[in-house]
Amino acid sequence: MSERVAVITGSGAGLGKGIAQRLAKDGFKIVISDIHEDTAENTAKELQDEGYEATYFVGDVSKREDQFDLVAHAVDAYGRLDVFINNAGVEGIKPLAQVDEETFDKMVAINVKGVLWGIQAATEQMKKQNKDRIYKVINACSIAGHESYDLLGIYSMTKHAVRSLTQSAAKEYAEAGITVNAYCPGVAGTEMWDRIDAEMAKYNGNAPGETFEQFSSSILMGRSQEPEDVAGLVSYLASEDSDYMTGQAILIDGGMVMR
Ligand SMILES: NC(=O)C1=CN([C@@H]2O[C@H](COP(=O)(O)OP(=O)(O)OC[C@H]3O[C@@H](n4cnc5c(N)ncnc54)[C@H](O)[C@@H]3O)[C@@H](O)[C@H]2O)C=CC1
Ligand SMILES: CC(=O)C(C)=O
Repeated sequence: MSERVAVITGSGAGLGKGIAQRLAKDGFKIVISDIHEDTAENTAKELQDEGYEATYFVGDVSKREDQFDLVAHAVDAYGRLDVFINNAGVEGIKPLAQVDEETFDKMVAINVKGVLWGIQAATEQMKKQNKDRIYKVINACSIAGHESYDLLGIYSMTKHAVRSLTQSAAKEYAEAGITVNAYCPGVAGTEMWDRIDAEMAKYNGNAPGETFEQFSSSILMGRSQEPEDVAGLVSYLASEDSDYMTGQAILIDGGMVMR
């Protein structure tokens, strides 16, 4: 098979970094993208030091222009785009009664508009290519895209929107030979969950780590998840093995939410 190129947003750290490491092992040339230059550069360098082809781009997914510039960077670097992963996302912890406009707008800008701009930028490039394979857009959803949580109301709303966009995009882009799917993690001990744990404690009075433990205790597989758990599913969604799948938002949560 000829070379394949994958772009992963928010891949300087957390789940996105784990996904980038897995796709590099799978043989993809990797474009790391993040709003933070230091982590983006470090992750790309780590991959290069391990002998993989990787480059990085600094951008904010909520800015439409940045998403198009990211795709242009990938094409400049490697000549094509096969897989685009809308991984970047942010959390927000507040009871609905206290949600202010700034918080609401930020969550929607990054988690929803960011995904839409990513879909637009990626598919524009993919449509120009020669259809030598099925191209893939893969979005980060969540258990919160299937089940809505208290204190995570606006976050849950944005992840439901990601699931909806995944379905609409699958319908619009199938004809162009592009599949659109989503992965829905549960509870992973990334920096995102460190922040969720600290913020929720302000409302539920839990000790540090207790909220994370409470969420994790309902996981059938008996542990919180690692980036590798999520990366395994994304590897499948990025591969030819999933060519016949589109419009799905697949739970990878160790058995928390069943749909
Ligand atoms: N950690 C978890 O338990 C779960 C995470 N998810 C989703 O998975 C995705 C990744 O989550 P984590 O790795 O845990 O998050 P994280 O907060 O640990 O890492 C996110 C990365 O995205 C980058 N980023 C943030 N805003 C950005 C922006 N505007 N533009 C570009 N990059 C930006 C950050 O700099 C960071 O490197 C998110 O979409 C999140 O909602 C879904 C379910 C559970
Ligand atoms: C962070 C997240 O997606 C949760 C709590 O499901």
